[in-house]
Amino acid sequence: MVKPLLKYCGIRSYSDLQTVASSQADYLGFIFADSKRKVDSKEVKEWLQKVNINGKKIVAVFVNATIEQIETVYQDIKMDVVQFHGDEPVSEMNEIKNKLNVEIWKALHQHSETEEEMISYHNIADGFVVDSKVKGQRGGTGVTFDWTVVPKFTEIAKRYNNKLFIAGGVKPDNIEKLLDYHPIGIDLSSGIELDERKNKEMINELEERMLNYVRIS
Ligand SMILES: O=C(O)c1ccccc1NCC(=O)[C@H](O)[C@H](O)COP(=O)(O)O
Repeated sequence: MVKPLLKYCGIRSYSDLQTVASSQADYLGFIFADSKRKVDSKEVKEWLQKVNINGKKIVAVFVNATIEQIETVYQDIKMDVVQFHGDEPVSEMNEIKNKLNVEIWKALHQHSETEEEMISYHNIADGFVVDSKVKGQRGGTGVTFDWTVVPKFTEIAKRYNNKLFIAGGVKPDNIEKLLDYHPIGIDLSSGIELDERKNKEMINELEERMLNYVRIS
């Protein structure tokens, strides 16, 4: 099995950024939406000037932000990806895609019609983050969904050449169970946090389990 793409999301401090900089992550996510993990783009810009992130790509996560708000963040951080984690209209996603040189990822909260949603967004979105549906929360919930549906989502993503990240409650203890479903990508935030900070030991344990699994399968 090839190593899945890995995204560590919710980097909320300089120290978090130092912790994840030398990890196996391919993508680092910053939250520009209401959340305990919300960051300020000017601060992130300063952190990124001081820390070598070893070529990892930057994902900026928004929930129902305006085009102007996204552009303001882009002036500080030339992110590689804009992740739409709310109910943004397709017209806004298209406009951002055309104006900024970024990939567009659409977050979908997993439910019975997620496959249809993936198909309807496949042209505009370069990738999907399928996350758990938790009332009153958009993301970073630490809650898993039933991963037996992952192969169906993977088939659709491959059919349309979209990236696909499985999110929601992934942590060192359950990563092998998720890997049994051969995800294209994995996205996690709270599962590598201790006392609200990204934790090096948890990251090491997660990556060791993931790389061992990949080696033997
Ligand atoms: O992480 C947040 O606090 C958050 C808040 C609002 C919108 C999105 C948010 N996170 C987006 C992510 O991509 C997270 O990595 C994803 O929800 C998984 O989080 P977790 O269950 O904690 O691993």
